[in-house]
Amino acid sequence: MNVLIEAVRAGKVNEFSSEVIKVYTSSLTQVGDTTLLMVRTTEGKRLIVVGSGELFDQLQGEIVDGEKVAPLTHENRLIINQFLPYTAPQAFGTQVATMGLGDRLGIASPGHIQTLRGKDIRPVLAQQSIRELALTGRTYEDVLDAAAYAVLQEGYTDGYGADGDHLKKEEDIEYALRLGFTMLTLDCSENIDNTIESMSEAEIAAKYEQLPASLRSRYEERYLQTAPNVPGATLAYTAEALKKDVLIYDAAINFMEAIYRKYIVTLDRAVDFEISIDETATPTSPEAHYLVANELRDRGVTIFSMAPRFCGEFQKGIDYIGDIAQFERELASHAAIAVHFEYKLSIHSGSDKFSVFPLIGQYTNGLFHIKTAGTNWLEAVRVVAKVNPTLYRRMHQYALDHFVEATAYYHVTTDISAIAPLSTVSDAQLPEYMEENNARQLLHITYGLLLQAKNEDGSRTFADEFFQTLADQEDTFAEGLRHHIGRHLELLGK
Ligand SMILES: O=C(O)[C@@H](O)[C@H](O)[C@H](O)C(=O)CO
Repeated sequence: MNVLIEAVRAGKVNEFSSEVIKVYTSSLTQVGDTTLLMVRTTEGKRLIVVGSGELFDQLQGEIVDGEKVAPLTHENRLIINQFLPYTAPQAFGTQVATMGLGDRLGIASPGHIQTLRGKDIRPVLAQQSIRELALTGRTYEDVLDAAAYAVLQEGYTDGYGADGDHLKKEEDIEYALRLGFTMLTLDCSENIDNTIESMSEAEIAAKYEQLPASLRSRYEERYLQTAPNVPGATLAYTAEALKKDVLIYDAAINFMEAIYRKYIVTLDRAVDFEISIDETATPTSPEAHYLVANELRDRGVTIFSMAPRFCGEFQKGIDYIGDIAQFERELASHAAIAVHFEYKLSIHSGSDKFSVFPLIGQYTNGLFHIKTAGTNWLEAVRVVAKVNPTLYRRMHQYALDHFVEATAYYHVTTDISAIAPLSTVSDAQLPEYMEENNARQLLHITYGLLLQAKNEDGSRTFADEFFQTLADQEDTFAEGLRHHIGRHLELLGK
C-alpha cells in the first residue's frame, strides 16, 4: 500500500516522498478496492490511486510501482462523479439557505468549503456568469472541474451547487444544462424596458394605451380591483404605477415563462431556477416584485429564488450605498413576498454588504440565497499584496491604465483620484488597498484584463506568476477566505 496513504492513515502525514509538497489528508477516500489520496507535487495537484477495481481501472494516469498517479483532468473528474455522487453538483430547493461563492480563479473552493462546513447553509461553489467566463477565458467545464476536485480534496460530502449565472441566451442555457448545472439564473435585464423610467406620466399613459385591451383589463382587474394580501408586505398600487410596471416587466415575464416551459419543465432532474431582475437601471419596487411573482405563479412557473434590484446601490466588492432605513422597509416587503410565493430572496452582488447583512438574515429568517464572487478574487489579490509586492504593484498600475475599459462590464462609482498613489505606499502597506473602496473596485472589475493580459512574446503578463504565488500561499489564501467569508456568514446570522 502506498506509503503516503499508510502515513495518512497512521496520522503521520509528514512522511512525504521527495516529489510531494503537500498531502491533502481530507481527500483520503475508499471506493470499493480503490483508495484515492490527493497530493500537491512540484508538477501540481495529483491523485494517488491505489488498489484495484473499476475506479482504479477507469481513472487515466501513469502507473508508478503498481500505483496510479492521476492528473486532475476533466475526463477523470467525470469518472469520479460517477463513483462519488457527492462530487457532482446538486439542486437544493427552497428550504435551505444557500451561498453562491463565485470562484473566477478555480482555486478558492477549498477555502469556501472550510468556511461553510458544518453551518446551516450550503455552497454553490460552481457559480460563474457568462460574463466572467468571457473575461477569464474559462469554460463551464473548467468551473465544474475545479469545484468537484475541491470537494474531493476537502472530503466534503454535504453537497454543493452549480449556478449558470446571469444567462440571457438560449445557447448558454443549453450549454450549462447540458453539463449538469443544477441552478439556472435567468438574467431578464434585456427584456426589461428601462426607458419607461424616464418617460412622463402622459407618455406612459399613451404607450400603455397601445397595449391590447384584454391585457390592460387583465392587469387592472388583478392589481387595481383586487388588493394584494401578503402578510408583512406593504403594497399599494396606483393606476399610474401599474401602467409603468406593466410596460417595464410584461415582456420580461413572457421571457421567464417561455424559458421555464422550454428548459425547466422538460428536464428529468431538479434544477433551481432563479429569476434575476437586479442588473437593470430600474429599482424593483415591492409592488413590481409582487406583480412579477404573481404573474409567474398564475402561469404555473415555479421558481427557486428571485433577485430584485434593491433600492440604493449594491455595487461590486463594497458595502451597501444608500438609505438603510428605506432599504429595511422595502426588504421587509420583498422578503414577505418571497415567503408568500414560497421561494428564496436572492441577494446579488452580495460581496461585502456588511451594513445590511443583519437585516437580510433577520427579514428572510435565515432562508436566503446570497451571491458573492468579486470578494473572493480580491482575497487572492490581498495575498499577492502581502507576499509579492512587486507583482501587486505591476497589477495595480495595469488596472489603473485599463480601468475605463473595464467599466464597460460593471457599474461602479469608483473615484480613481481617491486611491493613494502607489509611489506613496510602502510594500508593508499594500494590503491596505483592499480596505479602501475605490482600490477594491479598481482591482475588482479589472480581473479579466489582468488575468488575460499578454506580453509581446505571447507570454502571460501576470497570470503565471499570480497563480504560482497563490499556489505557494495556498494556506494563506484559504485562511483569508475563512476570515472574510466567515465575516459575511456571521453577520448574516449563520
Ligand atoms: O461578475 C459577475 O458577472 C457575477 O459574479 C455576478 O456579479 C454575480 O451574479 C454576483 O452577483 C456576484 O456577487
